Formats: sequence, C-alpha cells, structure tokens
Amino acid sequence: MTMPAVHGEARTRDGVALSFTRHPAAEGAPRIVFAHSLALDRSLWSGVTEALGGRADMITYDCRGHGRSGRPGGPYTTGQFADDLADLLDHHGWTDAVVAGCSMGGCAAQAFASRYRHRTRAALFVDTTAWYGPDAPRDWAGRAATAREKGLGALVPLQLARWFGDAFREAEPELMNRLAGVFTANDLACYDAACEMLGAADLRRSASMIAHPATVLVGEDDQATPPAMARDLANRIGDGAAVVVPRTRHLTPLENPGAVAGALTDLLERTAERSHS
Ligand SMILES: O=C(O)CCC(=O)CC(=O)O
Repeated sequence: MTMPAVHGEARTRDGVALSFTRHPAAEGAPRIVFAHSLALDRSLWSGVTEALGGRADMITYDCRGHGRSGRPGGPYTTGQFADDLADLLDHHGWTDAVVAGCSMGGCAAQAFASRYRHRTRAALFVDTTAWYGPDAPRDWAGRAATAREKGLGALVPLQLARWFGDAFREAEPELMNRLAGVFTANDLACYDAACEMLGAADLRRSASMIAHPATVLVGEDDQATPPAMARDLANRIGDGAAVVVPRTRHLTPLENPGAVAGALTDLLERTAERSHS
C-alpha cells in the first residue's frame, strides 16, 4: 500500500535548509535516498518514486543551492554534498540507505558512498561520471560565464538537447516547459558554484573505495556523461558494478523512469542476497 508523501526541511551541519519529500513505506522496507542533477530539483525522481511506491521508504530532496532548499554562496564541493546527504539521513534517524544519484547527484552519491561507506547499503549511479575530463574546469567555467553574461534562459535550448533526444522533446512539450522553468529559476551564484564543483570533481580514486553492491546506469545516447565514462566508473568501483544501458539520453529518470526503477529493484535484490549470504 502506498502511504501519503510527507514534505519537510532538514538542516545541514552548516545550517542550510534542505527541502525534502519522504515517500514512506511499511517498517522494514528498504530505504533509498535520491540526489538530482544540476540546476533541476527533486521532481527529477517523481516517476521513479511512483513506480516503486510502497516497496521502499524513499527520500527525494533539493540539493543545496537548488529548488526550495537554502541557497548559500559557494564554493561547493562533492564532499559537502555528501555531508548534506548524511545530515539528511540523520534528520530521519536513518543509519544507512541505498543512495541513488543522477549526474551531479551521481557525483554526490559517489562521494557519499566512499566517505560514508558504513552508511551506504548499495548505490545506483545514473547518467554520471567519476570525472568530466581534463577540459572540465574550463568547460564548466564557460557554461557558468554564459549564464552570468546572458542569463540562464540562454542555456535552455542547449540543456534540453543535452538532456533528451529530438523525438522525446517533441513528444513532451509540457515537460520541456516545466524543466525550462525549474532551470531558469536557479540562482546565478549557486549555479556558478555548482558548475565549478563539477569542473573540479575528480572521484576516480574514491570510486575504488566503494565496496557495496552498485549499478551504473547510462543512456546509450548520453553525450554529457557518455557510456564510456559510465563504464570507466563501473570498472573503478571496488567490487565492480552492474552496467545498464537503456535507450535514453542524459536524464533517464525522466525519460524512462521504469528503467531506473527496474535497475533499483534488481539492486535491492542483489543487496538482500548479499546480506543473507
Ligand atoms: O549538460 C551537460 O553537458 C552535462 C550536465 C551534467 O553532466 C551535469 C548534470 O546534469 O547534473
């Protein structure tokens, strides 16, 4: 049975309000926390939480500097985003959880799974990477500069095309409008700080410290964090990871929530088997 969602606010150790939604489930259900991608918000995961409703106790939230959460100035780091996740779990009295993250949220999830190994039951990394490559600091600084000089609206056509293929964009005009609204509602300084964080992110060594059941899911047409980057991440993960490649682009939780829910279901089964063996 699906219970009503609960909305609330948790405080991080440095006093930032994190706005969250909890989708409760019966006592003993697996616990999953979801981190979203750059310049979007927790609604990225709506289709996935709907698909898993009642089968897992789930928390989605807006990362610092995003959505309805606090908007502190930078610099931002993936370690700080990992600490935010830990503080969110503390707020709910969760000692551990399955952590799922998409793109920027996938970097936060990687940082969490290596920094808080004892609090990670399993990890799902979606459309993400351990490292954006040698040109990343310059590329991400360029993205932030465009936003500062021309406004976030100038980036919307690029973003939509990076997130989804032509056919999906054409079939989902309302979703595209909604996402453009979420994207342009961001605070420029926070967007800048998040871009700088992604440019500087290098989680390649920490990936080897991840020693939990893990799945790396990547859209076969993802041009932001392509399948080669995802495979590199999977190969670096301590115990190895399952790799799932649906026919999507960069935001699989929106384009094919069923594929993400299926990967999570499989991951939960593998995690349960491992804890019984
Ligand atoms: O739009 C891009 O080129 C990359 C976006 C990205 O990887 C960060 C994110 O979506 O969180």
